[in-house]
Amino acid sequence: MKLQLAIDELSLEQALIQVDKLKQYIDIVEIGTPFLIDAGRKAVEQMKRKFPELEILCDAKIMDAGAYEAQLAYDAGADYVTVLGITDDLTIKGCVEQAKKQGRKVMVDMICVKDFATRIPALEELGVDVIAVHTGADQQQAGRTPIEDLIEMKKYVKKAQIAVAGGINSKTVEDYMALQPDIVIVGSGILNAVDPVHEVELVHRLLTD
Ligand SMILES: O=C(CO)[C@H](O)[C@H](O)COP(=O)(O)O
Repeated sequence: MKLQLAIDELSLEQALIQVDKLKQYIDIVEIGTPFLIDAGRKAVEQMKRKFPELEILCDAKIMDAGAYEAQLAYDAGADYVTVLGITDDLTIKGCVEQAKKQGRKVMVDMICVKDFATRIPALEELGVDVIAVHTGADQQQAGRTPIEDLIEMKKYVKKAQIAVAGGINSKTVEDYMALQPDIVIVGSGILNAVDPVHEVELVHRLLTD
């Protein structure tokens, strides 16, 4: 089970310092959507250059122009790019074809997708690598968590890897682990903790014990 650290609200300078402190406990660094808007593709480039041993995910949440936008992320050094599961099949196909050309991966963010039974087989047919259940920040404010969606998703995923995101921390991570996702994504739970190193250590220990 991989641990993906989602960075959403730090500056590039702060993010590079934090990843340096947390790197031994994480597998994937996510350049989160707000971070990408703030710092641009140089966040992906600098993260990859400074930490070549870590995988980098560019959370571009692509909605259109799949091949072109995926290429921008991969050219900057991203190992994964995200595309929205709710978008058109042609956009997802463009991302998958670009990933194959460059030897990289596509993660589908299922935020706001309602019909998993229909959408998941279609996404697998398109050849995506990872399908991620995601309860967004605004949905979290309304008290939602990704647990029910993860249970639902497990019924339909046959070959893609499964990721889960949305307000996970060391107190809740075991609930998700019981459902055996391939990637657990944690952002604010680690980076907003009083002691991020202690929190990431706890999450990592639970994931690897
Ligand atoms: O994609 C995101 C927001 O759109 C976040 O990166 C993801 O939800 C993980 O962050 P957190 O653990 O703080 O919910």
